[in-house]
Amino acid sequence: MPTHDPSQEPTGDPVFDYVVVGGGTAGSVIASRLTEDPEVRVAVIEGGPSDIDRPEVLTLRRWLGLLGGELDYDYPTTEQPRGNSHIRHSRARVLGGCSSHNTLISFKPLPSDWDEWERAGAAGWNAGAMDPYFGKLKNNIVPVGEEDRNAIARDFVEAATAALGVPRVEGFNDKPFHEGAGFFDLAYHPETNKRSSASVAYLHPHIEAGDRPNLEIYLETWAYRLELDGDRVTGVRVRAADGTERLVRASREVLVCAGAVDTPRLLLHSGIGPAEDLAALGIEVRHDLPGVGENLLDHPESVIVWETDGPIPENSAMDSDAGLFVRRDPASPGPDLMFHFYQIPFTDNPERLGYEKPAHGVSMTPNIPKPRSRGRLFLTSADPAVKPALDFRYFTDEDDHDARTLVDGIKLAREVARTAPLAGWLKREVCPGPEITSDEELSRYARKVAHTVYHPAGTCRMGAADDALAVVDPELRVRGLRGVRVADASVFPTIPAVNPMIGVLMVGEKAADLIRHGHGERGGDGGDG
Ligand SMILES: Cc1cc2nc3c(=O)[nH]c(=O)nc-3n(C[C@H](O)[C@H](O)[C@H](O)COP(=O)(O)OP(=O)(O)OC[C@H]3O[C@@H](n4cnc5c(N)ncnc54)[C@H](O)[C@@H]3O)c2cc1C
Repeated sequence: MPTHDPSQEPTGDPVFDYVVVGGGTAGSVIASRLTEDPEVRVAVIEGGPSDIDRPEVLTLRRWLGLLGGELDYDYPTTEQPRGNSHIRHSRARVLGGCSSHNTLISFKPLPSDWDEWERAGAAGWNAGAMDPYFGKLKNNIVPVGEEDRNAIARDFVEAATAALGVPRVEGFNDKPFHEGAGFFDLAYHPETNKRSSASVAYLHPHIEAGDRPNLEIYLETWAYRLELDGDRVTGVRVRAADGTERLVRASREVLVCAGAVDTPRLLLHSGIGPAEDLAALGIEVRHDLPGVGENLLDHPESVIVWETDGPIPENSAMDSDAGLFVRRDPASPGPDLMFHFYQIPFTDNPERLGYEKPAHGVSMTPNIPKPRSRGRLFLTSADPAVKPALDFRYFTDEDDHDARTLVDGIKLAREVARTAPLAGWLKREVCPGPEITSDEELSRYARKVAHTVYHPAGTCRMGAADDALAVVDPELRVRGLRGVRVADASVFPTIPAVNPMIGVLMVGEKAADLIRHGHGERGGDGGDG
């Protein structure tokens, strides 16, 4: 990739057609697609380093070792009176974003998930319109390899189908499903356990071949403010690792892809957000947009852990290779309870309540596919270096749907554990422990040890013109401004019932289409509106 020559510009500021903020999951897709046209020049501003030649990043099974480390922005949550106040939200600081440190479980969102978006005001994002984008993805999405299929995970799948009467699923993406147990599809290369992250699939081939002279990636560079000229975003103020500051200009559009935490954070620090909140912090209000930071969504889950009768085999793709979906309510358009099966004892949170970690063990994690609690992200300081506050308001939904889902989950997990062939492996239930049986006790335990599977979304949600809290329109343009779109997990109006990464990649693919069409139709200004 070339080094741009700033001297070409009268101001000395580098100028590109598009500036992408965040070389993460969606940002990698967009940068790669836009630079397919050699005439289009794109800059990517990425806060982290490259993932190339970093085995600790590129080896999928080492994912857990990255959390909380130097490549993690590591966001705390505010106090959660009904949940676990100790949850930390990992967000990757490296090329490829969270697809470079996540578990790469790959679910095409269900048709009901996309159709829900359309009903929420995201015109053009229904299942029929979105389906082709799955076929465009460049990631190597494959079932967990045979060699990686651990004997205890196979027995979990068999026990789950026998205990709960759900089908065994081989290929969750082959057709829409309501329930089932099976091994996941993952975005990885089974023969080497190498990630097929957004950066590996979309950027590395071009970085290695040197065939995209029109793409420049600024690494270890932090975007701290969008540059506005009236109602038009004209560039991004950035700071390099050595402290040097500069303005990177966009002649067409700035595409904000910093993720569900850092995208609203950047907008708010740029004066784009709820006017009263910004003014109270002393941030100059450039554009009153009340929805920025609202609608904070996540997939919380709880955990039930068993000690096994001795060690279990070592082989695995990433230690959570299989799962289970259940539909308790037949009227639900999709699954309403999900479980990851971990072939490790996942006791980080229970240990805080005094539970011990067994030397050998497994975990089932009941997860809420469609949580009803809604949270909020907000700033507590005008200083861009101060992390934003994340108040997920876990388990605060009025009808207690979210907590009840976890209670049902623990009960169903126990049924699976009692069933052969899984039962033959298990010595005892470690937590919550067989003495915890009433709904009240189970709910309290489940909420206090709840963790996140790191799916924050929705904080700049897409919506219709009459939706006062929509931040972007269905073409992903920030409402009321020109020259700026958002494309990442923050635009999700609602959270898919399944793990969201494939949905984010598909947002990236569709965004690239919208940007290209917008540019063609508007003669060089795709950001109007
Ligand atoms: C530990 C973990 C496990 C997960 N497991 C799965 C899974 O198995 N399956 C699944 O479907 N989903 C999973 N997820 C969720 C999924 O990875 C995310 O939803 C998705 O990757 C988010 O993509 P994004 O483009 O919105 O943001 P990101 O991928 O986070 O990209 C944002 C990028 O912007 C950069 N950035 C942020 N702010 C700035 C700034 N101001 N200036 C410059 N750069 C900036 C960041 O460094 C990052 O590279 C997991 C997430 C985590 C953290």
